[in-house]
Amino acid sequence: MGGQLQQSNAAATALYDNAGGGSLHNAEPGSDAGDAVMARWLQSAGLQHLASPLASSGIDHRLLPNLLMQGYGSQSAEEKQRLFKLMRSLNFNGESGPEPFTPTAQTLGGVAASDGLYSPDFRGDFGAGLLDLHAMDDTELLSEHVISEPSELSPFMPGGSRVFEDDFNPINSKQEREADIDTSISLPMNEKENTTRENNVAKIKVVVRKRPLNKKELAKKEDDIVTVNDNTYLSVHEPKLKVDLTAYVEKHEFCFDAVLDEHVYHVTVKPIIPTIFERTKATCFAYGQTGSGKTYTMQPLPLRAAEDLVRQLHRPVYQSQRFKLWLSYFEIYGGKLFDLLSERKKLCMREDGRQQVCIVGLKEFEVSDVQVVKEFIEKGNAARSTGSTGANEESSRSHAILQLAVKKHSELKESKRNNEGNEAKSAKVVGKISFIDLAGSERGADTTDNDRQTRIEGAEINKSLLALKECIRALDNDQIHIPFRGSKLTEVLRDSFVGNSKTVMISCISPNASSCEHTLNTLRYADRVKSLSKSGNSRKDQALNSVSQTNKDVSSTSSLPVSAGAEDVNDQRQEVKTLDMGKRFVEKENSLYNSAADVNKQPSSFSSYLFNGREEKGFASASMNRERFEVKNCYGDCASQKTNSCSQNSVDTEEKVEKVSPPRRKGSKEEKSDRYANWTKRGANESNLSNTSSKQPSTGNYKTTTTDNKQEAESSPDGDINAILEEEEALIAAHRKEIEDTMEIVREEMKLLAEVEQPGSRIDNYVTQLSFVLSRKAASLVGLQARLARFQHRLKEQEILNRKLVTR
Ligand SMILES: Nc1ncnc2c1ncn2[C@@H]1O[C@H](COP(=O)(O)OP(=O)(O)OP(=O)(O)O)[C@@H](O)[C@H]1O
Repeated sequence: MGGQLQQSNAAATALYDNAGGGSLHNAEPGSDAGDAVMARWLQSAGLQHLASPLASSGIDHRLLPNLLMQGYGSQSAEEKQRLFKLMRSLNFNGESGPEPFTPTAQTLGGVAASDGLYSPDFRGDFGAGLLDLHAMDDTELLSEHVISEPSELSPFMPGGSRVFEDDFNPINSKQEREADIDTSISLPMNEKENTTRENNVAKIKVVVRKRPLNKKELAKKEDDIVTVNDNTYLSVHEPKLKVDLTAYVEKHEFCFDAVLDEHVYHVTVKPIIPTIFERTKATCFAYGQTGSGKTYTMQPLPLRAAEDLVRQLHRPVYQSQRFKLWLSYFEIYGGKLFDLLSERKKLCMREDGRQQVCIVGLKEFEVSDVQVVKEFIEKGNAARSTGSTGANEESSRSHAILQLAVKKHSELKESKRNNEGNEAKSAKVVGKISFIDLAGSERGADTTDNDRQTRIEGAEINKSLLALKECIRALDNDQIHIPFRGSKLTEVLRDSFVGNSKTVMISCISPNASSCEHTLNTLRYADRVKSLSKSGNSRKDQALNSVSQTNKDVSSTSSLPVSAGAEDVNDQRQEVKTLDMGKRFVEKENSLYNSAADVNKQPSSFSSYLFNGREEKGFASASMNRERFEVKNCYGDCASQKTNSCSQNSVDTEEKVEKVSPPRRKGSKEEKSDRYANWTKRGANESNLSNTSSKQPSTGNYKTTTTDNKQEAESSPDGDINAILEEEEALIAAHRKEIEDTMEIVREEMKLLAEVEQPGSRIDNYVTQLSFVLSRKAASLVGLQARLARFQHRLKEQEILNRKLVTR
């Protein structure tokens, strides 16, 4: 079909160039020639009356899509449908299969059918005016309700019309692509450049790789329906049938960070390597249907990365710090973990007290030689769960995760070198990169004709892919609840998604016509991830950069890129930022509430609560102050770097508070202060006590972990009132946030309902997504309730305190 498409394109271009004796090509926008052709098109669709709005407004045919918009042009559903069809046929007619669709012979005559057909601007506008890719959502991943659309060019895609100029000029595009890629290859890896690169490496990068037609597909004379337009754009030409069985081709266009053929490593992973030494936890995963080339694409990457990492490790600056490279390789199969380098030993996943995921029993190997890395990878690959599918004889049935971690070893631990496992555990992780070869994305959808085992695999794969997207979405939205627990895969990847993280998604696609639906699903999933990555990252990156800048400043005093305790620093920030409000959050909140009255006796529960970073955004700055204080207390004996980093964490969180809680009206604090003062007085009066001016320290002060000064501040009524005021603000901010979250959740629920009511929708997708949505809803509510209860308790406590004060 590629050749056929090119031919028809050339023919159409010729027609376009010569059409109408002067043609649209030469006609000025809005010229008589253009209007006449436009009118003929509209007439052909029985929409001649719509020609006048265009003509009278003096706009040209390129604004045809505007007729579809509400309140302008076509009004009835039938008219809209006709207009839509007309646009579609104009847009794709020249690319149709054996029986090109001709709108209506009676009116178009011999020439009009192709008039302006390939005007770059014209087609670009069609795409841009009609679709919002951001409206697409989770269900597209596995089951798609194909809606006839003229184009999927994102309205946010820059220079959409440019695509068509190179569209069928693969040689030029290819040369351009090679040139682009070569530039990146030649970049040297020196220190200065590393820093620049680190700043330039996007937090989420989405690239596509199209594999060539394979022997089977060539033997079946399958068409290659995917054209790569330059190194970022690609088009999928979907063969379709109209209801009257006329064949036509629908063209879908996408734009990604890169569309690759070769040089995958140089574009995706290589730029991340220097950042691994700067505390980055990176994830690179391949996504796509079975047989689309995920394993083929992923397999060389770890080895190349290891090569570069080992090279870096030989640099004196890292050698002097005893940095070493460690490798592990495991798979997730049917929701269970297996060590691929240890006779497929079953592994357990546990979370430690700081919500760090540990894979108990996973073997890690120190590697300093690339040849050894190669052997480990081969050994692991041989142990993977594979099976045969229609599309791939050696199909991966599991998610395989290969991790390369750079760790810093302390000299003290040298004595334990003989014990491999201990050494790996005792060393601090500086940064790591995880390579994930995901199981085929469509397996979950093909449940009907598979056996029970394959169906179970499919359900698990589905769950993990949805969970993966949910996590990316939640992270991107700065959501309080990141649903890491949605699947084993996301649980395992938890630390790769928080803090200084980088994610590369390689979407692998098959080029053959019979894979079209899966290819579109893959590209839509990728597009969704890409669009997610655009919204909030610059903001978050700024925050992260400021933290990393602080860390850099501190570490620069010792002139080392990463100083001892890098992991700790990272972890602390992660914990403040990772705000999982799942089951244990509720438990913790409840236990906090239950024990709040007795915190004198259990100061640690409060401080660990604060330190664990379980607080959501919106927590009062009073709490922040306490948090900062507690953090400093906990790490009172830490190096100054740690303390600095800790306070930076608090600043980080504080910024978030301001974001969810808009600035309060000036003076409101004073007003409220009066309110509370009155309220405490009233409390005192109610107890029939006259002396309300006493400011003696209270014995009932609940903060025993604080300093004397703080105790004084907290125990004085003014200090208490200020603290309560701040908590009140935080409560209101949290309430506001909860409403925002609920609104977003309700929107998602409505969308889910609309989707499940479509004919042919997949109930299993609906169930999985609804379950996610409901747990988010519940977590959000419970969080607010706990905060409210805490605040009520605080008020009560304050009242008692004041009564005690006045009795003295
Ligand atoms: N870019 C490519 N160039 C040449 N051959 C390729 C390319 N990509 C994949 N192949 C070939 O296609 C076949 C399927 O590839 P691969 O096993 O990587 O698919 P997969 O997506 O991992 O499938 P599954 O999900 O079933 O494991 C293999 O024989 C592989 O060699």
